[in-house]
Amino acid sequence: MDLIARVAKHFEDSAQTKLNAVEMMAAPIAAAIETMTNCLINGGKVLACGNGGSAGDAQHFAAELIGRFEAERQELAAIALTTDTSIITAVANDYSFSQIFARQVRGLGHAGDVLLAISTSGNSANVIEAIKSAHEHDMHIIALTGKGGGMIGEMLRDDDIHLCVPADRTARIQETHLLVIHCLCDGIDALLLGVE
Ligand SMILES: O=C(CO)[C@@H](O)[C@H](O)[C@H](O)[C@H](O)COP(=O)(O)O
Ligand SMILES: [Zn+2]
Repeated sequence: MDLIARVAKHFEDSAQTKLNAVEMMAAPIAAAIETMTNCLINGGKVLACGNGGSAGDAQHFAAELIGRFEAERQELAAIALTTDTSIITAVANDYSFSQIFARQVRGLGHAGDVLLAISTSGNSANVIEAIKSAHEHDMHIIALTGKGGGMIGEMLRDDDIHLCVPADRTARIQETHLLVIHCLCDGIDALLLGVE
């Protein structure tokens, strides 16, 4: 097996997936930056959730808002709903795994907060339940998906923002999600700090 060619193909496919996505995704990403920044300026917070690699993405995003991305600035309010193993095991054990994020959204979320819901398939039950809870609390939803958006794409409302990567392979979608997350962090900083 030619491992070098295999690795090179991953690099090429990843770059091509991102280039294919820019035209469709740039405008909704810009809208998501404005929604998140307005939420944070008004004292709101961003709750982020997802499974597996997307749980890592949720944590990555929260770390960059509470810590920093590239520029020095104040702390920004973001919580990953994927990190508290006591909450996750208790809710999964006592209720259902589908409720692990929804219950945290109901406990922590307020009107005007943002839910960053991450699912490459758009079909993870616990992310879907989190979106339902966020809708009940009049929160803004920013959904990061792929594969056409799945059930999440169908349940979003007109004022929600759908950032759907036009790709079908999970790895490629996740790689593009990370690029989107960095665009969100950069855009929030640019609006808050007035950078060109
Ligand atoms: O990172 C990967 C695959 O690259 C996996 O951990 C992946 O995130 C998991 O299978 C998730 O459960 C997939 O969930 P979703 O993206 O379809 O919502
Ligand atoms: Zn992965």
